[in-house]
Amino acid sequence: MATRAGAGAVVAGAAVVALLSAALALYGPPLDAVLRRAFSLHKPHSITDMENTLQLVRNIIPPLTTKKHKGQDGRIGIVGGCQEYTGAPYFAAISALKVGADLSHVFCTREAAPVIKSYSPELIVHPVLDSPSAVRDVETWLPRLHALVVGPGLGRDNVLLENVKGILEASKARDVPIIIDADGLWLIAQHPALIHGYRKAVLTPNHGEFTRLSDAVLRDLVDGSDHREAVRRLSQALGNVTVVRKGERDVMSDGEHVLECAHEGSSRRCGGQGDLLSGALGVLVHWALHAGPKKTNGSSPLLLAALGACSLTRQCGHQAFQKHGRSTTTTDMIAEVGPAFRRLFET
Ligand SMILES: NC(=O)C1=CN([C@@H]2O[C@H](COP(=O)(O)OP(=O)(O)OC[C@H]3O[C@@H](n4cnc5c(N)ncnc54)[C@H](O)[C@@H]3O)[C@@H](O)[C@H]2O)[C@@H](O)CC1
Ligand SMILES: Nc1ncnc2c1ncn2[C@@H]1O[C@H](COP(=O)(O)OP(=O)(O)OP(=O)(O)O)[C@@H](O)[C@H]1O
Ligand SMILES: [Mg+2]
Repeated sequence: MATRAGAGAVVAGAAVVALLSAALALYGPPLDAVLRRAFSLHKPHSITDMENTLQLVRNIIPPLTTKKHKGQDGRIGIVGGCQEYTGAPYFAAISALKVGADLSHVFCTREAAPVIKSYSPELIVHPVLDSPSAVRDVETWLPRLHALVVGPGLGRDNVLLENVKGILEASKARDVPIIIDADGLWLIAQHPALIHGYRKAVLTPNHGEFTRLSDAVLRDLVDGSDHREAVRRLSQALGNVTVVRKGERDVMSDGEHVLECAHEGSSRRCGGQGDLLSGALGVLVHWALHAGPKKTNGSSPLLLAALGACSLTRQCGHQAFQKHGRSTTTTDMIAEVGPAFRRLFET
């Protein structure tokens, strides 16, 4: 028993050190005393200061107690799922639950619904997205949702995209936090005004999506090799919505501050990992906003949530790869969400 506990501590310690060794950088105008000291531009970061930042992520995680009712720790909605793509919304929705949300809803097309339901009895699936009353149908649920993830497996059908426009407007009017990924970003590249200036939005582009968005909203060319500056500029051009550029390093910015996550992940690039990230982010954004400025020490809740979701996704990839190697798929990563979360945030 003692040996197992000791081994656990070593593993946990190693995980913390790995996370602290991750290239975490935050620059821009001062956020608060701790972060000002920790991440001023060009200064080397001490382990202690990084630990302080990591602690801010840990601070937003709600305690598990017997005093809560179902739903309090998160009711997350995923908008996506069509004829071609049923896996993506499933990955996002199940990841939200595995991270700690209480309820996960999927708003998808009529024909995608039975498929998604058949993957999991744990998801609540609404076959409304291609209905003429789609906006009203989703709007009915908005007061009961803490965050909306828009885009995984949405596809690019014009009828669906028109409905999503209405859903975005309705969500903004209700101040619902919105994470936009995948084909949701396709829509934003065509209509950036849909999200411009909405401070409760996080965009999670992969390489291709980032290029498309930058081409759509930036007039001047940005040095492609300077990812930090490119992400900061895109965020600014979109009115300071938070942007998370996924890649070998995940770079995130709210137009002022820039954070970077190079936590060890895996070299498998199978589809669906971004969906895991977007679902996890839906929960963490809710937790971060709910935690309030005291817990986040005045720093951007959306950036802290993004850092948490990126670290967690990469840790899942790392653990899954250790077990499955080249055959690792997103399903294997989702099986690691619980242990990865414990190692990163509960040790
Ligand atoms: N099982 C599923 O149902 C899955 C569905 N997916 C959905 O598929 C749809 C299209 O998503 P895509 O991500 O393919 O978007 P795109 O259709 O915009 O394709 C992006 C393209 O960029 C390429 N690319 C990606 N990273 C790159 C890099 N670092 N350098 C150069 N090229 C790169 C990809 O190979 C792909 O061809 C979305 O709705 C998405 O949610 C994906 O989420 C994967 C899993
Ligand atoms: N080259 C890389 N090295 C390590 N991790 C990476 C690399 N590229 C992406 N990742 C990680 O994989 C996760 C998903 O990013 P990715 O770029 O694959 O998203 P995506 O293309 O949207 O995925 P999806 O297939 O779900 O649509 C992120 O957490 C990111 O950190
Ligand atoms: Mg994607």
